[in-house]
Amino acid sequence: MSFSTLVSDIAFRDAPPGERDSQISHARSQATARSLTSTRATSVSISGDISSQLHAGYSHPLARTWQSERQLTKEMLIYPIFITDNPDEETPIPSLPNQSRRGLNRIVPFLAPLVRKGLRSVMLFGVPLNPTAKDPLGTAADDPSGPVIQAIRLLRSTFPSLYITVDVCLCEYTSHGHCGILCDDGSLNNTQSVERISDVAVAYAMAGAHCVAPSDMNDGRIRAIKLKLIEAGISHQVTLMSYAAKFSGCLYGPFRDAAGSSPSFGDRKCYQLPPGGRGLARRAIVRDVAEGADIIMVKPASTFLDIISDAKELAKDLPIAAYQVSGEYAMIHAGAKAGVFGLKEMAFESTQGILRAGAGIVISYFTPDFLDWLST
Ligand SMILES: NCc1[nH]cc(CCC(=O)O)c1CC(=O)O
Ligand SMILES: [Zn+2]
Ligand SMILES: [Zn+2]
Repeated sequence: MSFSTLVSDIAFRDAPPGERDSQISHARSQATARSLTSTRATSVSISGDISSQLHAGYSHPLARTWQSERQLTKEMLIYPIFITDNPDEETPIPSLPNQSRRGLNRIVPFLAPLVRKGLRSVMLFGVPLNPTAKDPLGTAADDPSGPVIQAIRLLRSTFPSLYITVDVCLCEYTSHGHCGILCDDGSLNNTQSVERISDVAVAYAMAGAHCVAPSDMNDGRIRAIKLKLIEAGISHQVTLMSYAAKFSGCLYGPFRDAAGSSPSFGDRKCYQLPPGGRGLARRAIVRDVAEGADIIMVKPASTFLDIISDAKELAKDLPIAAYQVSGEYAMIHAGAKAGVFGLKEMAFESTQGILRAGAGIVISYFTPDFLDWLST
């Protein structure tokens, strides 16, 4: 007698109504111990390969959750937000659905309900709208009265449980829109840029940031920031998250709309990694660990899952973060709007890939949605 002929409806009598259909569709391989013993199994011996019977591990919804090494939790999420120098402003960003730029007076009312729902961390991006705020050196980046330093102080005092991560870069503040200080030929002056970026990082840390995350990609910035944090006596209280493997490409468009940070000439290919450059990314990860990074980040996320897995292998004792960038977020929204998939289903499926690859921290514009979805 073959194994499948043992299957009878008896095996599914206990299933809740909603689960019966999916269980019955798997009936051919689902003969359970209960049906074997409670019906006609006594005289039957099973032959065949026991190791090929996999469905037992996932026929029940709870058993399916046990198959993932990591499940998304609220603690894993960092929410990127844009803060302008216009205190009362609240402007939706057309290319980034449901996201807005906000002034200082708008962020506490916006974040309060999210904190109540379990928001644990934000990543701040400063967006100076006042044109006089931009110059070749990005002077406004660490202006003590500028939006980022003001926001750090405000959020620290308003939300004691909120972990404040701050993106550190000059592109939002430079007149040319590049991520550092330039040489006469338009290339990045690495020495001057690292000097400036590390000063800005320390200013954010001194203002109360729990974590500084340099995204500029100048060589040697991690070491320079770590040394200055030590010098300032705050290295034991400030996490240094390196955008170690940040790739150039076409997925940052909506962010540049939001932050007004498109380069005024050229592009960022000379300082962001080429998308095919797996070896370069591996070298950057190893280097940044050696320079003192506390967290390694990979960005974008879903098109670089192999790099996330490389980071997990190369920096195995550090937390690995993945930035699901603006273009990935906008793409999922566009797909859902076009009826290709459900927004929630795709948001979870995409994040599951990121976690499976090895990340334990996800920086995502879906954070407010996930706080709702993870509560129900
Ligand atoms: N240094 C700027 C910066 N910091 C984070 C992002 C991208 C974030 C996103 O697309 O969501 C960018 C854009 C860029 O490098 O051009
Ligand atoms: Zn930049
Ligand atoms: Zn940046």
